[in-house]
Amino acid sequence: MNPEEFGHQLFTVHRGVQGAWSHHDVDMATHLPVTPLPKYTDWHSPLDRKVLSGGRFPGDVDNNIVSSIYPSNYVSQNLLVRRRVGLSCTCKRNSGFQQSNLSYTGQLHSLASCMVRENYSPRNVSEWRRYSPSQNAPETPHNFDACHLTDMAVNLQESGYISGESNTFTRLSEKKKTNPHHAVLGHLSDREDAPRQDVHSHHQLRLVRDEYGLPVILGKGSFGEVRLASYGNKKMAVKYFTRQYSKLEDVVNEYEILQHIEGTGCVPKLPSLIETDPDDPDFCGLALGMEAIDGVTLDEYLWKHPNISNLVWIEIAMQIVSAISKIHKKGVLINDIKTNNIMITKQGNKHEVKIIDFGLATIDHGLAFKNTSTMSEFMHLAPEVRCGVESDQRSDVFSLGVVLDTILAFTEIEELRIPTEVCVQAEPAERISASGARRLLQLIRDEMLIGECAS
Ligand SMILES: Nc1ncnc2c1ncn2[C@@H]1O[C@H](COP(=O)(O)OP(=O)(O)OP(=O)(O)O)[C@@H](O)[C@H]1O
Repeated sequence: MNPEEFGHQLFTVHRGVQGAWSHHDVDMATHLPVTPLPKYTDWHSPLDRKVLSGGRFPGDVDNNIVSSIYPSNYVSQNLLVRRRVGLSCTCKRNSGFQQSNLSYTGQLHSLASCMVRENYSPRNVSEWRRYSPSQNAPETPHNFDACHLTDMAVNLQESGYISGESNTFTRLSEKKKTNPHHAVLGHLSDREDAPRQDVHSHHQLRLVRDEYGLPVILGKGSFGEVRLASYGNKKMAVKYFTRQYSKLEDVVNEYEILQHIEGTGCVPKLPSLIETDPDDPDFCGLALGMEAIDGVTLDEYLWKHPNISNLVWIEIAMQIVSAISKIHKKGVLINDIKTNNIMITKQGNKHEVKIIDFGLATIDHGLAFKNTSTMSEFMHLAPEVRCGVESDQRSDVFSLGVVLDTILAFTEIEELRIPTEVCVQAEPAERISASGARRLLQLIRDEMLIGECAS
């Protein structure tokens, strides 16, 4: 069919020779024919679909490309049935309708057009992106992107190719040019210091599952659960935050702190933010990805290995203290040091300590708990913090002392008593600093080494 038969109301050719132009030279038509797509419905027969809107992109090589928006049922892994809006780009070929490898521009044009006609907001577009066939069909060259689509819609509107009163669209790329994920992250896009890198979609992740098909859980805490996942060929831990107790800002805060202290080498590497399903009833819309530590918490390690040599325990204690000292030097307060938030990994005979969980951590200021009535049970926190006083490095040192005290209780290594006592002084001013405690433990370690050599 000669594309010009569609007439000027359908598209405009900017450049190129008549009959030999590509879709890059064409702007979208004002009104595209709505196509009933009967076969399409058959093709997806298990789902109850009704085409809301369909459109063609006449400039592509194949004139029978059709985009459509339809309501759909989405059946998730756990068999929950949810209602979604879906998008399809199909192509009528000899054998009937089939999913097409449309050009990216083609998809954007037809989608943007449909979008404006249906008056959908960018939020809806991100829904399409998530559940569009392009997510499920690896052969489709590009995934949709809310930012691009919205801008495309604005372009089409501004240049008069799409009529309609739609004022739903704001040009998202003007806010944040660098990272399209800001379109989805909403509140982050308004922040000048918003993270520009490391924001991934959960579609890029593969959760590692056990033999029953359930996600492998690395651990659970009061704020959520940590699952094992793979990202490309990398294994990673993903911390999902309970919607009830966490805000997106909390997740971003933990991410930013982890990123700030990543270089100390004593925390999980490669922190990243992962957009999760915004409609998930359990977890909030962002998760925190990071290196999966191949080890166990100090708590577990103490139960399992109380009998490893004293020297190894002193080495472990020294590493813990040294990690806290390094983190303090970066201006960060952890505010939640406890045996469950310290992990031990073992490679051969060598132990390595990693501090995890920066959910309560702060940079360059302390943290004051407002509701102190229930704080008495948090025995790992300094007494003044439990009374509502703002935390500082000395309160972290108190918690560090509680950790050393726990190791002492399990292992009965008398050499740990003095470092413990100088940390858990009731009066903050009388507590040693983390770097002071590190030097003390170093001396103890050196003395033990000399003793071992002599014997
Ligand atoms: N990077 C990691 N690699 C492996 N396991 C991890 C990692 N991060 C956390 N875990 C596991 O998940 C558990 C819970 O994680 P985390 O302490 O961060 O959660 P939380 O909800 O903040 O806990 P809390 O109740 O202590 O505040 C940890 O105790 C640990 O067993």
